[in-house]
Amino acid sequence: MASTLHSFASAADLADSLADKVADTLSAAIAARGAASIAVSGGSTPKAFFQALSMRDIAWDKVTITLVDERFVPADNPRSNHLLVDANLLQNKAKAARFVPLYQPAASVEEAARLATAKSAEIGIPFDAVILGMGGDGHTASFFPGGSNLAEALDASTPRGVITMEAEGAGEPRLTFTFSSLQDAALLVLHIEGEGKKDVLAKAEGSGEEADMPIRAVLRRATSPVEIYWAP
Ligand SMILES: O=C1O[C@H](COP(=O)(O)O)[C@@H](O)[C@H](O)[C@H]1O
Repeated sequence: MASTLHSFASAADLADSLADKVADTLSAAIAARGAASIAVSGGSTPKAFFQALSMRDIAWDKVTITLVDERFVPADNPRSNHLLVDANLLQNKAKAARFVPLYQPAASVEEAARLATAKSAEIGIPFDAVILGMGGDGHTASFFPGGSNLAEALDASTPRGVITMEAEGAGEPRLTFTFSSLQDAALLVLHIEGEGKKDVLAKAEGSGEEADMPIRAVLRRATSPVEIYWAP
């Protein structure tokens, strides 16, 4: 499916424009079905966007928010994506939203993935909005090059749900929605910032193996168009 690049003069402009686009998408879903769902990324990039979105005037009590991926750490760990969402998105008007975490206090990351799959089974079929990020190594969600479950995660026939991922560049074991869970969102966004990420994107858009730069799976095979939001 095709991708479209939306370039902005500043990260603040991008955050505002993306918040407007997501708010419109969620409001349209609420008008049509009475509920809306969004899966967001962690990392350093989405903070300003989260803050802008949290102030948008939508029926947040009808919105379910989850993460595209998470570290196997509790929500009070500074590296938790849940903590980032708590501090920046589940604020202001968005405080009324329901949040479904991927981290579960289980004995193993595999058990946590099973629990997260069960708890998220009712949302996101498909998601109304999915906001992906991308690392400098070409990973997205927790689809890491060399990841322990990368082939399964990227296989379009792997069912919707959450699986585990371990990789050298990942730090802690990870929980991640599969490619099949994310690729058909009504609004599928890749949010990246900086010249370095633009170069990584250009490389990913070239030829090469998906396993070397897993973002290629999204750029090449997502059934929804990929809206790329970029600012310097
Ligand atoms: O590990 C992760 O990194 C990516 C990209 O993060 P960034 O700090 O370069 O913006 C992120 O999309 C993913 O959700 C996160 O778990």
